[in-house]
Amino acid sequence: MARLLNGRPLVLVGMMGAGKTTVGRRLAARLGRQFLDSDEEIEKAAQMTIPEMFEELGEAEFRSGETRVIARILKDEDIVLATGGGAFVNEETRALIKSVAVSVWIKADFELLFSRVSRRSNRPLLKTANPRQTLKDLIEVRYPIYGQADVTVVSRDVPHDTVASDLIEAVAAHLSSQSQASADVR
Ligand SMILES: Nc1ncnc2c1ncn2[C@@H]1O[C@H](COP(=O)(O)OP(=O)(O)O)[C@@H](O)[C@H]1O
Ligand SMILES: O=C(O)C1=C[C@@H](OP(=O)(O)O)[C@@H](O)[C@H](O)C1
Ligand SMILES: [Mg+2]
Repeated sequence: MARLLNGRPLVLVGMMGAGKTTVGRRLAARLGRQFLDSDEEIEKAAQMTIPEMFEELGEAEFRSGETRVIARILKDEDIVLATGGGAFVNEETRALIKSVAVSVWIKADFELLFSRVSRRSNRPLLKTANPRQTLKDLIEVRYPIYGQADVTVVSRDVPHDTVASDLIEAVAAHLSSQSQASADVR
């Protein structure tokens, strides 16, 4: 796997609650890579929490910070990056991720996502009159975009470590089929 990745960052994308942060941390430990979370890096850079950023600066300012932070992080090799759910939706960020990294969509269905995100109130996009409908609307817009990731892994309701194993298996299969295809044309 390390040879096939050849230093390229592994970038996790997908909806809030999919498990990008928790699975990403496990995955990095198992691959012996550094783990970074774009939300954490934005919070460090801005010296405020994400809900505070949305409240005080607005979503547009958060998004431009997110694009800058991800561009900086992706200068590093051998990392696992968990993005925030909106990052890959941004065309510029998506193009950058696609050009330098191997991207993985952690796909989860609505009920699983909603059960996870409704436990905490740290996702400002869901502070609406009808968070279920808001999450459904976001899924509808974003799923086709997440589908542009190199690899899709369906998150089941199993422990983080099992999702990390599924992910390693799916990425390894993708990379070896790619390297086989490039050997065939040589
Ligand atoms: N495989 C899993 N099994 C049980 N709980 C999970 C799993 N993956 C994530 N969670 C829980 O769901 C919530 C959201 O996970 P998180 O990693 O923050 O998602 P994301 O970064 O994609 O928004 C957290 O409370 C986390 O502990
Ligand atoms: O989906 C989104 O647009 C967002 C997802 C959050 O990250 P997680 O996906 O890690 O929850 C965070 O970046 C912010 O609240 C916006
Ligand atoms: Mg996260």
